[in-house]
Amino acid sequence: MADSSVAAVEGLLALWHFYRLPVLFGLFTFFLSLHAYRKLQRRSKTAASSSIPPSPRDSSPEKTEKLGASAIRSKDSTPVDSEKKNLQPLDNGRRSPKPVSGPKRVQGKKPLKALGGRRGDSVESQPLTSIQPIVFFASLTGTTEKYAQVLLEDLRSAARSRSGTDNPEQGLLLPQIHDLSYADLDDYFTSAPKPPSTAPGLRYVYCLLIPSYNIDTVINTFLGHLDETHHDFRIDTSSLSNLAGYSVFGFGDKEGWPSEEEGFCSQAKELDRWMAKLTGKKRAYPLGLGDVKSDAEQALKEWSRGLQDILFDILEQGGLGEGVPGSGDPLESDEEELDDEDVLDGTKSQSRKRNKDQIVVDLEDINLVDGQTIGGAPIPVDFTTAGTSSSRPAEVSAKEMVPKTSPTYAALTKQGYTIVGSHSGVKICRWTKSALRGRGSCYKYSFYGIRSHLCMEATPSLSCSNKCIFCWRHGTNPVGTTWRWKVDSPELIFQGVKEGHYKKIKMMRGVPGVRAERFAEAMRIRHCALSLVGEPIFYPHINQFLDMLHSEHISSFLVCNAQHPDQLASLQRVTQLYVSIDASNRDSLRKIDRPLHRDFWERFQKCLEILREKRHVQRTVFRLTLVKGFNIEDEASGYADLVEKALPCFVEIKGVTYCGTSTSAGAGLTMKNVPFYEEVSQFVVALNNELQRRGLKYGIAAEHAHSCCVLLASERFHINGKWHTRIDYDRFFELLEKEKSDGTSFAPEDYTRETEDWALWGNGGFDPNDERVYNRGKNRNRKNVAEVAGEP
Ligand SMILES: Cc1cc2nc3c(=O)[nH]c(=O)nc-3n(C[C@H](O)[C@H](O)[C@H](O)COP(=O)(O)O)c2cc1C
Ligand code: SF4
Repeated sequence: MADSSVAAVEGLLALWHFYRLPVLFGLFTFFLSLHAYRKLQRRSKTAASSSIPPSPRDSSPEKTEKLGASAIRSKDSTPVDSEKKNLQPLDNGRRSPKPVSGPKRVQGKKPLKALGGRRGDSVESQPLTSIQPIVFFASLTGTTEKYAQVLLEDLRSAARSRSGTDNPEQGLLLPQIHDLSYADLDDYFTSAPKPPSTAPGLRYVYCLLIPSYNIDTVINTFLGHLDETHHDFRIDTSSLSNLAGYSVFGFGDKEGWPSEEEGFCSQAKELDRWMAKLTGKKRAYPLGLGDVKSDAEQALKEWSRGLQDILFDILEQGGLGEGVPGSGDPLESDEEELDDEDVLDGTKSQSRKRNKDQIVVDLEDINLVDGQTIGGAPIPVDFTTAGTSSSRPAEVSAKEMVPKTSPTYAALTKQGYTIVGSHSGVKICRWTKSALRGRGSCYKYSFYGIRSHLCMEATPSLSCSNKCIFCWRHGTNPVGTTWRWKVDSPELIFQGVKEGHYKKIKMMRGVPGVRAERFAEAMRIRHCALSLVGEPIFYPHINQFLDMLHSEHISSFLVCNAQHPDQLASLQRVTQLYVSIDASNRDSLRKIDRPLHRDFWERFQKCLEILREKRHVQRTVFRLTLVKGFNIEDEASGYADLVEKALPCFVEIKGVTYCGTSTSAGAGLTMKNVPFYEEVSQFVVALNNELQRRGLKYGIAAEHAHSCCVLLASERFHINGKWHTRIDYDRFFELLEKEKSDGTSFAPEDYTRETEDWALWGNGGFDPNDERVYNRGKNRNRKNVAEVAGEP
């Protein structure tokens, strides 16, 4: 037993001696690898958990080198000395966020996801107290650089003159400037610079000026960097969202690149899109474009002025404030469709759902909903009764027509209306948005020269005495035959609608495709369409309200429903006076308009007589809305009777707009009732033939196929063999002022202008200077649906 144990031990020893070297070597290698692995793990953990951003202040110079071999100029060739070093002294003693010693190269290193541009970062949680504009430019032959200096000067004077504060930590700070050929893109365009700890409320606004080149330049490197940053999975897709905002201005040459489709300012457009994505939709001011051979200086000046206003708005509101969705997401494209609800009220799905839920709310119902009995209300005053003083309702202390707590208020505001006072409203129309984006105005531009981005759509009375089946206001407006509500002063309404309109225009500034020059123009209202919802002449002080519009040279288009003859008779001069003609006979009118007045047909007839009397003083218009199955078939002759009776200056014929509300559905209206443009055209030809057969001097003057609308005009406006359906607005105000001062009356023929060729019947009516966008395959043989039409 003892011998066998000894033998076993000896055997083991022999084995050890034989294998010890490989075993020891194996163990040594294993522990060495384990040690190395642990060390590596510790290092990577430290890097991943770091919350220190690539602060421009901390960046070490060795991190960067010269910006690519493609950088066009050497550092020394830039005339902006301080920018060569990227070191910009500020008057308030602060320095540029990034002191670097020389040109840099973007090395492709990216901070880890945790490092840059997180939303909800502490930067955003600090209230904004000051704005630091940073002008970035790229320039190969010096033009853009020259303009960048002009902008810098502009911003400097704005900071000095308008900031209104002695505190260097508050207000608009003096701008910095950086040449993109030398700036460290990682510091400014991978994540946004963080404010210094001494001024946590400071935010940066990037003002980017670039030319466009269809050859490979430093601009491609820059755009490539933005592309990479956006697509780098380690970096937040909106890594520049800590900026207070950005705006881009592009320089190009229209001689070589005449249109945007042919590449005019193409790189500025691309930059604008990348910045929208990287900042999370913080376009502070629309993209501006300038042609270096013509309007660059003027366009930049206007853009700079608009941008400065927005900078002060941001300071006042502590941020960009109410803006609109529409930029930044991958769906963004110049082709996208943004309708009213999408842009101004929230998401499409919400608006779709709302449409389904619309209900008719009568004023009577509202009183009950509010728990107030009608019996307690003041005695209703029927101001439509002949001889009623317009001031009477104001003397009665009455309820509000649309109280803030009412369901009507909620429904209308949800649909995008701004309610002014207690009975007026304003809403930005679909065409205004389209025109802001250079995509064409409504038919009133083709027929009468109204550019939609200069037009305000408003009403001083949300209440109406009809419940038309096609009313695309979703049936939420109040109805009533009498005015029995509190009356707001015209001053209050005028100020309120203007403010509401401008506020909504401002909300459009971040929408992709909005043109800076059109945006600037839109901040001065030139036209008012009193046709939004309700009945404008229901408002007892309509004449004073019109005076206010005209005193500011805002033209007035007023649409009434032919139910208030006394008010129509006492209505003073408007630029163009409409009467809605929704049917040619009593029966159809009852079915379509569903009037509340029992004597609706008599009222209607009386209004036609009044219109006839006014036709040599005012531009009078019949507006026909065609509804298949209701008021087209065999009615041409009936409409001819009405034209013969009132002899309006113009007859506008339009296919009904389908809006799919419960109001219209309840009345049996479906898409089948919406006529095709061809059907509208056939009807117009039939009506025109009937008028000619009767010897009435009318002709088909113009069309706007895009909104299924055709214009018949009296031959009074066929001058020297040419149609003159447009309006000379300046002349109108001249004549109006003369009439006011010395009583000289004037006629509609005195303020006409020739119709543009492209608007004439047979030419389609689309301004060739605008960009035509077809929606979802719709073409000339189109129908009107609310999404693509939208004009009142
Ligand atoms: C080679 C070359 C290509 C150009 N390509 C475009 C272009 O695609 N689109 C455009 O609008 N302008 C184009 N331009 C015009 C320039 O954008 C314009 O001259 C601009 O003012 C140059 O600005 P800069 O002097 O700051 O470099 C081009 C000019 C050159 C010389
Ligand atoms: S649709 Fe009406 S409100 Fe809109 S721009 Fe045209 S005229 Fe003005």
